[in-house]
Amino acid sequence: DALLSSWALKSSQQPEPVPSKEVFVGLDVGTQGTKCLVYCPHEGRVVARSSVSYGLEPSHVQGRAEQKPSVWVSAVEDCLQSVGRQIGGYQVSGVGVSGQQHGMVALDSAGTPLRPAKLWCDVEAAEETEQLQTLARKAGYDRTFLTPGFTSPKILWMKQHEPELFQRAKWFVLPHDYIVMELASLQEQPVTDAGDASGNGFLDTTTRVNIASLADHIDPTLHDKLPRIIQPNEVAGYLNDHFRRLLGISDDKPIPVSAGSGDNMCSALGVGCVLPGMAVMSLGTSGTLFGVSDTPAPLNTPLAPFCSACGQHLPLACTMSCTGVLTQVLRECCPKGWTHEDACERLSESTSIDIGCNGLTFLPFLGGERTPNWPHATGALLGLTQQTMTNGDNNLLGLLWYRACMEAITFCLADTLQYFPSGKKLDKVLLVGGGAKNPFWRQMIADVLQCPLVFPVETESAALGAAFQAGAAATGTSVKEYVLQQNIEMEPAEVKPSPDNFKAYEVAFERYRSLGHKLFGKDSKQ
Ligand SMILES: Nc1ncnc2c1ncn2[C@@H]1O[C@H](COP(=O)(O)OP(=O)(O)O)[C@@H](O)[C@H]1O
Ligand SMILES: O=P(O)(O)OC[C@H](O)CO
Repeated sequence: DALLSSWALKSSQQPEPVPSKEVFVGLDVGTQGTKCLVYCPHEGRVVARSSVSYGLEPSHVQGRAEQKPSVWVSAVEDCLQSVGRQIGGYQVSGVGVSGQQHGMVALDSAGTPLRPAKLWCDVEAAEETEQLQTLARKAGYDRTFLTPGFTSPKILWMKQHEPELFQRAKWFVLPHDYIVMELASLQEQPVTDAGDASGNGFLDTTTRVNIASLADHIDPTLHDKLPRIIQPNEVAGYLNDHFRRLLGISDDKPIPVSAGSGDNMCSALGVGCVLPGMAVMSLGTSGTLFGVSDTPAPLNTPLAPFCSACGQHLPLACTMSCTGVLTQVLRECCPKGWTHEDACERLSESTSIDIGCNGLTFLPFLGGERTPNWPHATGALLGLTQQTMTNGDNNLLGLLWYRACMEAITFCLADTLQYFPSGKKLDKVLLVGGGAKNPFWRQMIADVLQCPLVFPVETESAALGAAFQAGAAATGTSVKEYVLQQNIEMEPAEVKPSPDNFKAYEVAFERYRSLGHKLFGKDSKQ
């Protein structure tokens, strides 16, 4: 009896089942890995996360960078399955996708990739870029901005180098478009958004429509093979059974998949950069520096005149040589097994390596560079001396090289500041991306830019931005309003610049700049 009454008491005290909480899944399909998080707007926090890393193997052809779209799909499957196991009690109400920009994904009529995607960092189409830029100028499209990383030169390259495959292509989509197609079975009607589309090379970024005659220059059928551009908070389609199963969804409530966008656009949403005045630097495989603006980027600068993912503009500088190169230098030049943290710990403790790497300058353009527009550039190392080679410390050269690479990546990005309307003086920079976790690099960037750095608590800003977009689409809110309603937390401590270090960096910066221009600038004899 006592047992029974205690059981009766317990069962009457059972809490009412909690109504399941709405959550939004954000995916970021990056160059070296896919990241996924689940955001709960009611709790104002990320409640689950997962990631799959796949790296990017250097190609045996200089300037080529390709990846199979199936690698992204299987990473997305693994990520969704993993977060699905973590979110019991929550109700998935939308999915958003962020993706590496510019990649050319050529699909046949069944939506199957015809070849590996040519990525944003593939510069094989340098010649085609010049052809298209000349055509655009002649046709009076003076806002057309192209680099070999953009999609349109890659499509022309495919037509010229792989004509039979080109003829079989039914669609040319971007990496995030392809994932949205897969998630929502949109093989018959792919869609994109103006943010990612502004990296295709066809978009008029003021009217947000593709310029048909530019596509016609490549092929008269091409314009109809580009995905339809939908609004930032529009629903692209609904999650299909395969991905619902992976997420562990058992009811039959439709789950909207939003338009998605390029990773830089989504990253801006994820850090709350939806109003002019905020500068964001991202240290991913690419390095980027951007801010939101109500007007398009100024003409004739290396700033890409992108659209944002919420109806504004996103002038952006992108460098190709960032964490990918740093990781290669770590792997090839430092002792086996070292992590970025190991290298930086030793650099912090080292008394034999100064700012400026004891005179060693490294140009990190292993696969060419986009800003400056030097697609044929290569890596270069200058300043090796007897002391660098014979210090008696086995790791000295590796460490010097690693630090010289980090300095060069930083200089390359800092050099683009001159093109932004704000000029070189910034009040604050928000740092995101894989490299932003690195305390040693944080201080270096603050010192070179001479401005304080702030850090969002959520480091996967692109995935978070994609989740925000999904929330806006599911609730019919404007993306900008939705983002402004979220509480985006920053780390309490800023990193402040040291004025003393600036002078030493300035000397190294100038050495880096003049070596680059001598070797690869307009007047160089490459
Ligand atoms: N502490 C660190 N210092 C420097 N780079 C780092 C650090 N941690 C991770 N990375 C690098 O960051 C990159 C991943 O960043 P991420 O922004 O996710 O890139 P992507 O989206 O291009 O795949 C990898 O190249 C990784 O080696
Ligand atoms: O892989 P990420 O994050 O460096 O993305 C590549 C960018 O989209 C290029 O602009």
